[in-house]
Amino acid sequence: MTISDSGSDVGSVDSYESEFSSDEESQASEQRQPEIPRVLANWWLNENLGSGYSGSIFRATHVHTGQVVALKVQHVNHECPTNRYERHLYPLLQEAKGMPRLFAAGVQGEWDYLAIDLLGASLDNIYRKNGKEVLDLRSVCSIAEQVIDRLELMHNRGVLHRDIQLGNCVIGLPPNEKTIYMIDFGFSKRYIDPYTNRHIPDSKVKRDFIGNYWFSSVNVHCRGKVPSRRDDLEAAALMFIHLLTPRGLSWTRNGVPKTTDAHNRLMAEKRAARPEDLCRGLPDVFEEFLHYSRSLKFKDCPNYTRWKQEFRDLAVDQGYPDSDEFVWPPPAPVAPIPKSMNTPRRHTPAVNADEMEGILNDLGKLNFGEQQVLGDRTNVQEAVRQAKKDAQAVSGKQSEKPSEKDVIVVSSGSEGDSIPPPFLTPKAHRLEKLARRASQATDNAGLSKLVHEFIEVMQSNSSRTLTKEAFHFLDVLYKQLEDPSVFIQPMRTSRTRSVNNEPIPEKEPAHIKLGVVARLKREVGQATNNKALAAMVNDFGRVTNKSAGRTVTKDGFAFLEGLAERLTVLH
Ligand SMILES: Nc1ncnc2c1ncn2[C@@H]1O[C@H](COP(=O)(O)OP(=O)(O)OP(=O)(O)O)[C@@H](O)[C@H]1O
Repeated sequence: MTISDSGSDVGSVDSYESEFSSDEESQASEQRQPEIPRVLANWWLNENLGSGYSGSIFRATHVHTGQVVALKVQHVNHECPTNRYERHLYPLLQEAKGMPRLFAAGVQGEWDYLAIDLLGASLDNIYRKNGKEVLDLRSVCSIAEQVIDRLELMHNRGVLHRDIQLGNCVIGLPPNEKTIYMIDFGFSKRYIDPYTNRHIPDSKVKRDFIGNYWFSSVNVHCRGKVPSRRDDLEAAALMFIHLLTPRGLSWTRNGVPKTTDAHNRLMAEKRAARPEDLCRGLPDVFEEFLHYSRSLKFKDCPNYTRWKQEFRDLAVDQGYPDSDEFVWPPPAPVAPIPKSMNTPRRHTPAVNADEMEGILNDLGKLNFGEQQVLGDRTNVQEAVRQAKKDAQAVSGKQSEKPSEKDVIVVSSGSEGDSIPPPFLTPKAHRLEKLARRASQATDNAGLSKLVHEFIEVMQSNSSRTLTKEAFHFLDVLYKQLEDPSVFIQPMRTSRTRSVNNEPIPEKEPAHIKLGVVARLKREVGQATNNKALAAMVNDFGRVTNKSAGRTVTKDGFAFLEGLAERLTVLH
């Protein structure tokens, strides 16, 4: 599935970049190859673990020591001599979590071999064998956190992976089965020149593509740009979204393109797919991460810490443990979460046929008298019109116009303990309801009560992150305090979208946030009017938003308590 073509403008840095083309050619070249011997440089070859384009991987045992490894074997004359390149990259990636150890490498006779850690199943195997259309959200969050961490390690050591895909992420064997390893550095490349210590240059010349059809970034795959750190991140983002999309990303559904036309169609589809469409129904962080990776400039260093934290917070917000361990098969969540969380964007009904029949029977027994039942407040006007028409039809004459009071509205969730909609955690749901109530509050006493409730919700689980819904509450609060009649630019959504592809502003250092929040805590008790409180809410939201992790600190909660107190004093 991985392809590469010519066009290296940075060939001085270790990497494989030469031309090879169709599947038929590769099969023909494999058929011409002689048989791999049973013993290669003291390694006894056991079963074949997998075969890629350029070679085969065997479980192998050292004939003297009994050490068991994975032996990557490739013919020396193979047109795609990836082992030769991997041999130079592995030493750069040693002694690091999630990187296979290299035990031996060399050439014996016609065979080039690499002896590396024997590992477990690839994410591709896991995904296929899962038997479901998508992976669960918790698993994807831990995959995201670990893959971003592995990329950070590789990038910090001056290496790009350039072929991020499910088959190249594998779990370890016990006791390392919760760790995800990166493998296959055949297309990896040093982006920091070891001699000059400088980043490889960008190029305006359109290059041939190196990477894989499914996840390579739009810039690299469809526009022929030189890959850099941002492209590894974008490939990872696409991979995470793929895992949560029923039947995967749309351009992966027709299999590997066999013709140039099919490949062009695939590229057009990939290029046209907007992040908001790809991520519809998914938690925001996936779309934000994809946007972020695409907003980076060629030489930009990604903020890995921020994104690892975002995926961790998402998992914790869903009620999962505060850990990046990949546990397979996925255990039951530690806290009750809506069913939809475990099966994102699945279109199967949440109840079976028998349960549905029972529900319908019960509904049939409900007595609403002559009144009309609606699903949504927005339908009220239409219902009033319809009721009028019906009444006319029955009586044959103009009836009294029914008032809205004659219509029972089944609320779409503004009050009470309604069920959170898909992908809304109970916490997010409560925050949304709080924001709605805040927008309807008519006095400071009411707002004060809501701030107290906000604090309670924020402290209800171990995550103290200001999520999108929490920011929404602060926006509403700010608006009510500043000037209820004026439209206010939201604090968080104005941050998350990059306008005209401008990079999203970087985080502020922690000490700035701590200083501002400490000042707010001190000064909130002296605020003389609502406008002053509004400015404080704005400062609080702004610095928290710009801090890594966006967590509410102890001082932050003290400020909110002070705010609630002050509101009761300022009438
Ligand atoms: N260390 C390992 N332990 C166990 N299995 C492995 C290991 N390395 C690779 N494999 C298996 O072999 C498959 C092919 O490995 P790898 O991707 O390194 O080879 P490749 O020839 O470069 O493949 P491709 O052409 O598909 O990129 C992997 O998907 C995985 O299932």
